[in-house]
Amino acid sequence: MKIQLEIFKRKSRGWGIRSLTSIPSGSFICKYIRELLEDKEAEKRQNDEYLFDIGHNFSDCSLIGGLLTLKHVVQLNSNEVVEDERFTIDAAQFGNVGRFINHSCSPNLYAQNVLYDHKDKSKPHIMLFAAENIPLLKELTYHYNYFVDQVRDLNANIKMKSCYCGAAECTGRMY
Ligand SMILES: C[S@@+](CC[C@H](N)C(=O)[O-])C[C@H]1O[C@@H](n2cnc3c(N)ncnc32)[C@H](O)[C@@H]1O
Repeated sequence: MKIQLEIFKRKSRGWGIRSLTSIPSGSFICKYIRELLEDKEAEKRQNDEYLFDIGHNFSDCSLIGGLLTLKHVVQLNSNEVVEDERFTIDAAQFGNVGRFINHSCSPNLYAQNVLYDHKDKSKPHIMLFAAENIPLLKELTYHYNYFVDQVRDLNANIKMKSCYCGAAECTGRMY
């Protein structure tokens, strides 16, 4: 990490991250790290606030331009059958600064799967990069890629969460 970041708090969405310098488009911001879980294990977690579903985007070129291709959310649907091994990162207990980056409907960062120290495509590193030139002290955000009315609890009830990102494009719901 090369960019000096600051953690700050807003009433509407809790802790967030901003930069103490301006950030050129394409700059590496930080990794989203911590506990690596199989999806089945992640679905049992009570606290889904810090889950990042790695997904299956191995050869998805749309990642660079597509902020919507990486799923942040784990769909807590007990009826869903997951055939293959998928992984989720849980930063609820431990993590780095990445765990404090909030969601926005008009984000200025994007998440990218990166392989550099092993070749296992099911366990890439998740790295966040600037999607545009970002002025100093502007909050850093990425799109969590939740789908409205598609996030469910263990009883298959639809979960809802309001979005307070404040963007003109805001849909009002994170999920
Ligand atoms: C990965 S954490 C981000 C850091 C968090 N704000 C904190 O205080 O620790 C994700 C949680 O932050 C809150 N959050 C993030 N973006 C939000 C938004 N646009 N509107 C409302 N809440 C948001 C939600 O509670 C969400 O589950």
